[in-house]
Amino acid sequence: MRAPGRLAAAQVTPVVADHGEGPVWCPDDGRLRWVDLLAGDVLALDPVTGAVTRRHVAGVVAAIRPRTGGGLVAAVERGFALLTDDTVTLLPEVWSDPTVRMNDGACDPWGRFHCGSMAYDAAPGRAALYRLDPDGTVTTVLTGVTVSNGLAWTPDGGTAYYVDSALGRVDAFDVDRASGELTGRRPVVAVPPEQGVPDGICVDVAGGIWVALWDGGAVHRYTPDGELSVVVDLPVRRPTACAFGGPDHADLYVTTSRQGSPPGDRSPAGALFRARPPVPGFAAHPFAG
Ligand SMILES: O=C1O[C@@H](CO)[C@H](O)[C@H]1O
Repeated sequence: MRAPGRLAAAQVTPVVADHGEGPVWCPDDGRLRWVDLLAGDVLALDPVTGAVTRRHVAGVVAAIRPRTGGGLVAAVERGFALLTDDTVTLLPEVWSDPTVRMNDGACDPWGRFHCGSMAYDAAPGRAALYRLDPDGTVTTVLTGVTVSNGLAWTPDGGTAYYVDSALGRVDAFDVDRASGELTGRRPVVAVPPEQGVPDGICVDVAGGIWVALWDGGAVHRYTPDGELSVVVDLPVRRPTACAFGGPDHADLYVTTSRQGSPPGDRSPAGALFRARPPVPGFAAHPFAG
């Protein structure tokens, strides 16, 4: 096995989030957006000026994606919301148990927003993966999940990668292009515990799988065969998610968390970072509703 290539990620914002998550490039206005999850805020970076803006959306906002008609779809604490530039429309709650919240999510190539949950104490098996269809229908896709996390589709849409962080791996599903159904779950990447916990993920144009490693201080790129090919080093312990951005989708943005940082911590945990990988990505699929 060849030694992996190594990249360093550069800090591109001050420490602006307690728990940064869910980065996504928004081509409509050329901003990289992400969330400060437990603050319920959506952050936006203008990469040209470096300016960061903040918008409060709800008590918790866990994931966002652009909508094809403009605005954003969001996963809030126990369900979904539709955002325009100045309105927030909460959809009916998917569950009522206050000990469980939404976590990471992404849209499939057909515009369906998938987002999973986790118990606030990460208790095993109490979470699920949901799908919000453009018509507002919510479907439970997986149950018995612990920390529903990264989700991404291959460039041809035929395979979906999924992370339940508690399993310490990245799984693959076959995708039925007509219905979007996910079947044939199998592990494709195993992350040794000493390297961290798999968190958010994204895929590049060559089908490489980029995995943010919570407590690992790095993002790893794996080939579709599960071989480690690139390591992106971060100066903080808890990266949470990664996404390609920029007009050419050639920058890899990495969100980070201050959760677990000691009082008075002066590290840049909670800032947004960026690296320039050898392989570019592609636009995140928007929500068709
Ligand atoms: O994405 C996430 O991962 C966990 C830590 O494993 C964190 O609380 C959640 O937002």
